Amino acid sequence: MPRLSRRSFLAAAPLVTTAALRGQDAPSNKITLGFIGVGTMGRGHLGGFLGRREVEVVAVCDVVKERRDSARTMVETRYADRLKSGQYRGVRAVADFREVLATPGLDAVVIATPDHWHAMPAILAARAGKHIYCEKPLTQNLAEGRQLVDEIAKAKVIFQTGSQQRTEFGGHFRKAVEYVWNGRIGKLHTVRIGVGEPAVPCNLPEEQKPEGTDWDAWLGPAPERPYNSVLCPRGVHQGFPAWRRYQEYAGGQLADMGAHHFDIAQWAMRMDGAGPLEVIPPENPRAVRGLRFVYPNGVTMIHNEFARGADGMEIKADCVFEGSDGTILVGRGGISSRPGTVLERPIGADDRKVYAATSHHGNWLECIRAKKETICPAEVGHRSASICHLGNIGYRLNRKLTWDAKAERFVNDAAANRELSREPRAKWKLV
Ligand SMILES: NC(=O)C1=CN([C@@H]2O[C@H](COP(=O)(O)OP(=O)(O)OC[C@H]3O[C@@H](n4cnc5c(N)ncnc54)[C@H](OP(=O)(O)O)[C@@H]3O)[C@@H](O)[C@H]2O)C=CC1
Ligand SMILES: O=C1CO[C@H](CO)[C@@H](O)[C@@H]1O
Repeated sequence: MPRLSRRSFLAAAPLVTTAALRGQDAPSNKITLGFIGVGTMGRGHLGGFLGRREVEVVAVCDVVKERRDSARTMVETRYADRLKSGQYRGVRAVADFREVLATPGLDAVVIATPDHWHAMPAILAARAGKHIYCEKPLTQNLAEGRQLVDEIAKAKVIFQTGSQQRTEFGGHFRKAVEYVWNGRIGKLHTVRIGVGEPAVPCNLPEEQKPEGTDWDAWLGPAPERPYNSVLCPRGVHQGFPAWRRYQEYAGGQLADMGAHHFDIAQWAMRMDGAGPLEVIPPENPRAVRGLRFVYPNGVTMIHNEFARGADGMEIKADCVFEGSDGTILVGRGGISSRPGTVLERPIGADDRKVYAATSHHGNWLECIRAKKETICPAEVGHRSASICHLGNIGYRLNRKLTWDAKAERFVNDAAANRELSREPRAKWKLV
């Protein structure tokens, strides 16, 4: 499969606009953004980008009318002065993301649809030459992830995966990675990841579909089924909808938070762009924890099963790194170690450092302007999502699997390889 080297990628990446280089704040020089999916996370992104002077939001899109309208109001309220003065020409609020991509002068898109609707808009955006910020886990299945990565490389657009544990959350995860990289826990042998269960088939009953919701468009590439408000809540909702639990749309908690925590694990193991050799499910076929990924460097990563301390308590965190000389526990709330002395000595000038970026949105915008690769480009986002897909397949098939991370195929296992992709519904096969 075609892959660009880092050097050729940087040399070939297109400029966002020539105007963008002439001063970030002048109205004509802003990076223009379209938002695809303005549910809970999309609205969060919208609020964040509206607060940045170097961007201008020109389009919002959702399949639910109330959300489109609410997002349009957010934009118009924020840009009220500029609207009045004629500096801003207004925001398009549309139901079909292809209309966002067709917006004249659009530079980039933010995709925050449910997971089954990430790949196609991202691929079409890349083909249209738009830079992309796309939510995690990057895809609903592994094959569409590879297609997405190859399309991004071909289009040479700047891509950021929504894996903001690499930049934000107080820098705890960055610190953990640097400590592991610099041998502070000796030789790493085990990683334990504290995330919930794999995905299950959707069994929700039919409910009355609300006016103004395009349910068929919400389903998109996923199999046809009747409306249910757990999947697509009515109106402008708060909180994170539970489409996440169901394998038709997402990868369960294993993928929802796993996309974040496995991402940090692969980073710490220096396995960005790679993957495990073996996927070994737990012996109990009904177990929903304890699956193991065995890496070529001998490290074993274990899903949601933890060692116990002398006090009998689990030594538990979002990510636990166990080495020959100590253990680092890291989560969104902080970082700690056993023994405590592991973290006493700060990372020094001569130690190996992670990519320098402390704002996820900011890093993407900066990279668009500078033609640089982001902290979490498509290949990395895809490989982190792949761990989630492999874990779900392991639990579903319930037998040991051998994985060829280069070819992205299971070895001598046609049944397992069939799990790597799915055929989208014909009318929504857009790429
Ligand atoms: N990085 C992070 O920390 C976080 C990331 N996320 C990620 O963000 C993404 C969105 O999650 P969340 O906001 O909770 O989900 P929501 O269901 O709240 O939002 C998704 C929105 O996309 C809309 N949508 C669905 N299909 C389309 C389409 N074809 N075109 C345009 N809009 C569409 C949905 O419409 P409808 O109203 O019909 O559902 C909904 O409004 C997920 O991938 C999730 O994993 C979420 C939270 C935090
Ligand atoms: O970071 C996150 C916070 O929780 C959400 C709901 O589980 C996730 O989707 C998200 O990625």
